[in-house]
Amino acid sequence: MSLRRAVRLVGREIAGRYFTRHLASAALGTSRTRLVKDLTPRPAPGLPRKSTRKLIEVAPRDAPSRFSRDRPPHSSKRDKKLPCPAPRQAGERRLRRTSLRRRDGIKHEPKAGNNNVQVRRRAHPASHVPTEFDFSVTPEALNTLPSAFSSPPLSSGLLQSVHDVLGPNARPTPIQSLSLKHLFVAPPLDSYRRFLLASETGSGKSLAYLLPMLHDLKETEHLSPRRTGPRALVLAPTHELSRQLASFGKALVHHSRLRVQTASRANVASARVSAAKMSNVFDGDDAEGEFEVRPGSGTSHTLDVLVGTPPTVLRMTRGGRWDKNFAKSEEKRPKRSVGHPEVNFSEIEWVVVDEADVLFDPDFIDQTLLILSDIAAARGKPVPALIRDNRNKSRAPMPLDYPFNLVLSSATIPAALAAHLENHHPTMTRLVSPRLHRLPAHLALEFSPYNSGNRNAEVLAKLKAVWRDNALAGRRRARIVIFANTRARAAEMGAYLSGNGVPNIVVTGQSSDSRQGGGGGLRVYGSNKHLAGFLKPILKQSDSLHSQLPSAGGREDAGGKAATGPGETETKSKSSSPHVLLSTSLLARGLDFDPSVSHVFVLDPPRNTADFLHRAGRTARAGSSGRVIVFGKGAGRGAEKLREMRQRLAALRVSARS
Ligand SMILES: Nc1ncnc2c1ncn2[C@@H]1O[C@H](COP(=O)(O)OP(=O)(O)OP(=O)(O)O)[C@@H](O)[C@H]1O
Repeated sequence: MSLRRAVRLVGREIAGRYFTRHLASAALGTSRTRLVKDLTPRPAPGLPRKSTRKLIEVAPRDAPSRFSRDRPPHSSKRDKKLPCPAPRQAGERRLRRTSLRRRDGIKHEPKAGNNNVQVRRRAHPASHVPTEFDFSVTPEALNTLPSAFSSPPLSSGLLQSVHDVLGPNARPTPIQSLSLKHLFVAPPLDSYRRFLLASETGSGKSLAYLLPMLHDLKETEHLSPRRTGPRALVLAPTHELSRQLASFGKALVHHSRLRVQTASRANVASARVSAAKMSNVFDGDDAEGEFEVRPGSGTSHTLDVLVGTPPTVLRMTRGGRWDKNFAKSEEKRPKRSVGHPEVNFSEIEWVVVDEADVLFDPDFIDQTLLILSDIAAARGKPVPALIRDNRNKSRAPMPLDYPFNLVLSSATIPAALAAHLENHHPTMTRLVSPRLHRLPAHLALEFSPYNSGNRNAEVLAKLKAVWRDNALAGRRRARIVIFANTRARAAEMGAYLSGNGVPNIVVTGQSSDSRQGGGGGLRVYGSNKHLAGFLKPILKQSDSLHSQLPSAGGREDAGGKAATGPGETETKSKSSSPHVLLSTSLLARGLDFDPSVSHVFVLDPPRNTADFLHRAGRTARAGSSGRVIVFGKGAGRGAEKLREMRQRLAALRVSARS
């Protein structure tokens, strides 16, 4: 072989590998998501260097990472000395903060024709707390982290609901302790809460943001007796998650008489709802019922909390086909005449962005920023939506001072989200759990290389092995969630399992594809019934009372709820429903799966670590145990993917960071 030919061959090989590893993955959108290692904010423009240190609090690492019912989370090693600076003088900080706010010169002007927008001077019971920036973790500060759900700070109604839902002995998880400490503190006049809640999957972030929000809404309810729209908005990336969050919220307001509702359809011709159904929905009989906006119905004013995906919320606020005319720049705002705005956002006081890393990623960020900007405008204090900056990737630092409380929640903080916060929310406080970017403590990780050409058969064999082990151990049959990288792969695997006598449900973004698994799992709108058996049911008060009765063979789960124990008979319909659910990343986000989902199969090495953390996190939730099995090519070309993934995932298993 001539030297020239040899060089050409080597060159081709290198180029080929480069293409396979980098270009192909970039083309398919599989490039790695870089997760940040440190959430400490950099000094922000306009704020002195030292002040940013106060914008982060990490729960002490001796806080138990598992859910504890009997032991207070921070009972041990309280006097451990941590190398943290002493807090600064409280009065000094508060003064500076207040003067900064005044210097910006922006006033809250009520919008013309809207008498309900007003700047309130609230007398909050906790307003004597010295400062909102006192977040340094000193030994003294450890003692200040609440170790129980108590009233105060919770209202008695909310406390009762927490006990109904989690059991009487539930103790706050680290992220909830941080929330109890910080989010219940009223901010100074004319300023708002800005928080990032960052903690691993299944660690109770939903409760960490719902409790302070619901508490505040209840406390200030009397200030707006005649409302024209919801007072809080929770954004989530999928309808399934929105519905589950709304159901959870409803359970929490059982004693507080607030109205929480989800919206998955709005301003569409078929979204008609009868008065009877609407009253059912509002009265909570139909926990999954959707709030469907009928043009001209004018019903949104009865809501307190609206939960929805960004596209739905935009349809509600901007009208049906708002996006048809959507211009890509701020100057050319869409004409509102394309539909009828159905929801008035002028009274929104709280916005929660759940799964913030998704809602601030390139697919969603324009919509998310548009909603935040619309709310700010409706409240009489316009804030730019930054659409153009975002498209051009010229993200000049520019603080976005929204006139409402803003809470972001996520189990993974990619560098892009961290950069967005640095640039646009320099004063946002990061509350971080010690196990952020780690796998749940009780999650076992297994790698299963494909050894033959028949991958489906190998997955089926593994599945049967899991159930065989269950039977030998006298346990009930595990529910298994299988994640594929593509819709086609999920459908193909589902069809194979059906053909081999394993009923299953395939749920992908394309609802028309969803029946392909043969299990009848259609992604239905308006209900999470297609996921029945897989999602954790929310216990109502009557259920939880029942659960406290002694039951033979039953056991209590970590939250104090009764869970079906070994040998206990499930209801006929439940046991006969499929035990296998196949999906893509669609269902990997935020959904609270039942503890019976003890296994997650990942059919191909995940595209990035963040994706893996979310998929794996559908099991081993709330301190329960689970196992994730990652499949991948065992030998030959492409086998290095699994090896690489193995090394990367090993890092996620190390114990909580020091
Ligand atoms: N203090 C607690 N004690 C016991 N169980 C709890 C507690 N807080 C929350 N849970 C339960 O833990 C489960 C997981 O909570 P949640 O869905 O809020 O987690 P998450 O952190 O939002 O997870 P993800 O990142 O996957 O969205 C829920 O079933 C919830 O009821």
